[in-house]
Amino acid sequence: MVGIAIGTSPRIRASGPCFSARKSRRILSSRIWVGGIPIDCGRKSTPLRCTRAEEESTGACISVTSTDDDTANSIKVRELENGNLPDDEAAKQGIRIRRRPLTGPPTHMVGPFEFRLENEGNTPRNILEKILWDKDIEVSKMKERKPLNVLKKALTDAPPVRDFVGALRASYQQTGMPALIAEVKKASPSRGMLREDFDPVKIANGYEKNGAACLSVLTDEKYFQGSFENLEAIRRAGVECPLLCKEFIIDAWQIYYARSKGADAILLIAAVLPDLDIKYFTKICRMLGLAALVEVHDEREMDRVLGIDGIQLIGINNRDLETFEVDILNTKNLLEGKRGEIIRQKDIMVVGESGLFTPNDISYVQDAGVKAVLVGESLIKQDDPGRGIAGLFGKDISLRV
Ligand SMILES: O=C(O)c1ccccc1NCC(=O)[C@H](O)[C@H](O)COP(=O)(O)O
Repeated sequence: MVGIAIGTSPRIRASGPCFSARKSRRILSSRIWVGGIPIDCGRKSTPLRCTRAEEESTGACISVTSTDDDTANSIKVRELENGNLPDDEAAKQGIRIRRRPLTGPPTHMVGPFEFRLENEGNTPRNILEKILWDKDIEVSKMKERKPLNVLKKALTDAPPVRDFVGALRASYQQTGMPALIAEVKKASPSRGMLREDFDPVKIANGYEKNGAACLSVLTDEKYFQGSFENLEAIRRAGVECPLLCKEFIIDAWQIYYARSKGADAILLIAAVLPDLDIKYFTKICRMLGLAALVEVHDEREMDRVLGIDGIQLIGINNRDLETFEVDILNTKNLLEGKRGEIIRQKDIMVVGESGLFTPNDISYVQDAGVKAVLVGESLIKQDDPGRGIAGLFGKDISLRV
């Protein structure tokens, strides 16, 4: 179902790319962007005739969400009825990352020619923005190939969900050390290739055998050389650890897709998602029985997430995803004082993420208050990543014989 909210705000923006031009040449595309939301509205290379585009001129505020989850959808619609556009909401919450180019896709194909009108609006400001703009296009294509109603049917064949948070809590209780989410990570934008000789199932088995409570599997292909096939293969191989689908989630459809591939948890990045999306996506997770790891990097994001009801798992990323700077002090800073108190009161489990290399690093974040850690690079680069776990923790944390 498609939900359309029509309010009364005169602030609708029609920012293209109904046409984009170089040297006054007119180029037509099939999408119009309303308040940062693309609305498909015409055939390629045909002058745009779009009912919704016409509605724009009336000053109506239009927002479109494509899900058939009526309850969650109605929340989203209701909250946008105050006349605020989604982009305005994001800006108010301090979100700098733009989910897609202001003026539509940065390039336009016309026959054999690619046209590009460069300006501040259609050039990503940093790698995270670039990843998201590419993801937006990728997800649109995937949704066309497998619409939500088809995907939902596939869920009946998905393996049962495993208790991600439960596995972390159990491991922490049994070992007295932060529970480990070990990451199956071949490459990354900040470090390039991490491991040429990459067998995801072998690595996953090694992590499980050596005490990982859960696994994180990168599924982004372009920037991390991951894949949903890896996630599926690990699950099919009989690995028992619950699996986090490490993906850039910007659309509810991706949550259903992750579940259909065997995910038990997904990642939601607060630097990218406004509160409304976090609420909506966590609601879908609850419906599907998935855990949501909500990732923050600074005080503002932490405060936003602490203000949302029902969050069970917060990840503090020590890596700034815009600059790639890594500083494990970040975990300590965000857990000090009032924030730490609220986290304890709400019994939220905190995961320390990124830049953890030594037993001292693990003790440091544990003393700061984390009960779980998410580790990629320092393990994956070892000759035997599974056996690297004992080195990282300074002792064998394996619970399984
Ligand atoms: O790792 C990156 O370069 C990166 C770049 C842009 C967005 C996300 C990125 N990484 C995701 C993560 O946060 C890490 O994979 C995860 O926390 C493990 O970090 P590490 O142990 O430092 O590999």
